[in-house]
Amino acid sequence: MVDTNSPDIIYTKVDEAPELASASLLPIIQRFAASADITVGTKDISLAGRILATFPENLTEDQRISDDLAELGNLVKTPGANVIKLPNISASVPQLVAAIEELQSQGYALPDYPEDPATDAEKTIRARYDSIKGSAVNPVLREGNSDRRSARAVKNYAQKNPHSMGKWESTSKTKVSSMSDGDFYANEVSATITDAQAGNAKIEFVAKDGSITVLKDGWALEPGTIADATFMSVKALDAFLSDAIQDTKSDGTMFSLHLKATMMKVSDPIIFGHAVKAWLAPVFEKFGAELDAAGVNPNSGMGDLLERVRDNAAIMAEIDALTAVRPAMYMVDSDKGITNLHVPSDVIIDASMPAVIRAGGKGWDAAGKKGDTNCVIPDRCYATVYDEAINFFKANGALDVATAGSVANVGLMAQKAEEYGSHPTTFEAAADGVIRIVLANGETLHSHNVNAGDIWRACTAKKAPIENWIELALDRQRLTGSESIFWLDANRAHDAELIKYVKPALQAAGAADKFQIMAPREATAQSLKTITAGKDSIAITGNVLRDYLTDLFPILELGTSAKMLSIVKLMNGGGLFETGAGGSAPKHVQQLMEENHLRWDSMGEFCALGESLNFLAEARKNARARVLGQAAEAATQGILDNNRSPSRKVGEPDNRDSHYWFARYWAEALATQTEDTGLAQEFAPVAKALAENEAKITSELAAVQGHPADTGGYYNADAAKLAAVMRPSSTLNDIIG
Ligand SMILES: NC(=O)C1=CN([C@@H]2O[C@H](COP(=O)(O)OP(=O)(O)OC[C@H]3O[C@@H](n4cnc5c(N)ncnc54)[C@H](OP(=O)(O)O)[C@@H]3O)[C@@H](O)[C@H]2O)C=CC1
Ligand SMILES: O=C(O)CCC(=O)C(=O)O
Ligand SMILES: [Mg+2]
Repeated sequence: MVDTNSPDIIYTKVDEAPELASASLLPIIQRFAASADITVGTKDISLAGRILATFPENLTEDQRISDDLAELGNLVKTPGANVIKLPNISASVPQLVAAIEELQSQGYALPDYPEDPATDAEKTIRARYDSIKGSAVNPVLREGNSDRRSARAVKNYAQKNPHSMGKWESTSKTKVSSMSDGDFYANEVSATITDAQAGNAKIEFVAKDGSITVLKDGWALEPGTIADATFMSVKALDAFLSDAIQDTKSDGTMFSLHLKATMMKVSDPIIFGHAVKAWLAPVFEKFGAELDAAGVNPNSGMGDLLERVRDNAAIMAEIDALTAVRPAMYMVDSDKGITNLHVPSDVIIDASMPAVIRAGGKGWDAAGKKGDTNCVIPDRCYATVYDEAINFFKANGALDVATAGSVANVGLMAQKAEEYGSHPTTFEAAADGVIRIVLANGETLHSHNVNAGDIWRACTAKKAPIENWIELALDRQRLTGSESIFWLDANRAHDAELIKYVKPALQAAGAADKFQIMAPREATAQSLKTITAGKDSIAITGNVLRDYLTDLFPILELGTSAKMLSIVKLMNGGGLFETGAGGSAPKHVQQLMEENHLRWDSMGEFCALGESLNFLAEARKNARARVLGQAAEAATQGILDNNRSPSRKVGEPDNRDSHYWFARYWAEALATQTEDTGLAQEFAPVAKALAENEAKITSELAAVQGHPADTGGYYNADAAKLAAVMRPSSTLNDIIG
């Protein structure tokens, strides 16, 4: 059913660079859509918005905002959903704390984030804040599986205008290091829930004395759900990390840790904390009590630790002495002294590993010097992808962007499939004992002996999403005829259960010969071989590889994942159009604030807009949406053909210029189409005015660059200030109206 009061299209309000871009682009979209009687509304899923919506009782009447994420979560389950979803912050604790502080300074009486909740009231506040932490938006909105690929025009453009690629030497010492035992990969068990086993399960901790603590109750497991459990032994992890640091030292490379602390929000910050402790082991041994007293939590990173101990000369001296003998450290920002271990949200494996690989296996050390790096990825479930890619490029040299084919992705993610660690079924064992899943019928499904501190996680993938994912793979294979590979490891418990779904479904569709099933390492080698030969491949993967591969391949093939088409066909009939496959690019905000240049590329938004309008045309038989959508596609092509994407450097055209060009090409396409004369007549003068005022508009846009910009807030910008920064051309604004 279509809710006639709801806007035709929802455009999400997010954070950081994409939100800055929206301040310029959205008014253009709304103006063009209005001419076709199409409404484009917004819903606030920003970190600041989600914080405010969580604590209404702390706010004044007019400070309160609606819980837009919850509303959107309901909308995406309806056939009428048509949502353009921009990337939002998945906050680490330091980011969450910074956002709370900013909002407090703006007059919102929010409670502090309780670092060490003692009272019940504090525990409640902490739990409410923790629900906002990490990847808290995507799993709610993704009521469908994902279809991510580069649009043909975008791929053609990249081949004709290859981006720079680092050179790969066969002698490169860059490598991936992973645990050999005791990791999630080693300990995984998995089963598919039968009718007799379905119902509300429990996760329990059984202590050595037999006492039972219920970690999670009422965990609904439906028949056909694949449910797994596994754990990482922290004893094995600590030994591995300590060896990896020594090994890096003997190799003479840089130490770098690659995790996904935002999506795997429970497990990975803990692993990150172990790495901080391993790196600073002698400091923790000597000054454990002082560090405790200073409130140091290694999971928050070295940045927070240094902040807390900077006035303690003895500790600082110990850290300095240690740094002198440690191997070089891979830096996030050498100029600013931001190390790999500073903040858990700074090194996000899906973006960080492709960056190393694209650079020819290079990272940057504290002195800003390029060098080979030991890429430490403790768990082996997916580390093999990067290991194999590195081996491949060492043997074959860097990918030739001008001739390489493309790897598209069909990703299983609907209904929180494979949401490892980003859901309330991941636990740090409080003591030695057993963690087990007890089913509704009393049967124990999985059980692990754990030691204190071990990281135990359970996760599910439901039947309907799995079947839908296989259907989507069949569709994409049929439409493209491309090589199609299910990236599943028959030796891994979870994947083995998935294979039990995949094989019969392919047989039933008469398509078994069109698909291969390969473990991630073999699939990586095969796909790289295929694209090196100029052909295309479809990677059909679970949720984590969906995330990793849709940065890895686009960053190699297109130079960025920002230009990806990212379609989520919602299972109940609606459409969710994600913009690009990358993140909210904090670096870009910094550049805007310092020199008023925004290098964010809105190609992802342009592609998503075209798809969303075309979907509206189909779903609601809206002819004008089709005209608008086709014209938006022509405008996107215009941006590519004429090189109108933003430049990275101040003083050159930026994001705002690209929006001017998008509006102009869009208006021109509308003015010259013949399907809808009303729209053609309306846009002819707009197109003319935009063309005639080109010099004036571009000089008005150029004039503001080179000075600091003030948007009134990092997490919660002031709308008027933001509009002033992002819409500085009064000539353009007048034409847009
Ligand atoms: N769908 C979502 O909601 C997603 C959210 N995130 C969140 O985003 C935040 C930052 O994540 P991070 O991993 O650093 O990833 P980002 O994608 O934000 O940053 C990595 C780099 O990618 C490039 N980049 C990304 N998007 C664009 C764009 N549109 N135009 C030009 N360049 C772009 C930039 O590189 P350069 O400037 O060097 O070219 C950028 O510095 C985190 O909070 C993370 O959780 C991350 C991924 C997806
Ligand atoms: O939800 C997140 O935190 C990140 C999602 C992401 O990186 C992706 O979907 O590609
Ligand atoms: Mg990603």
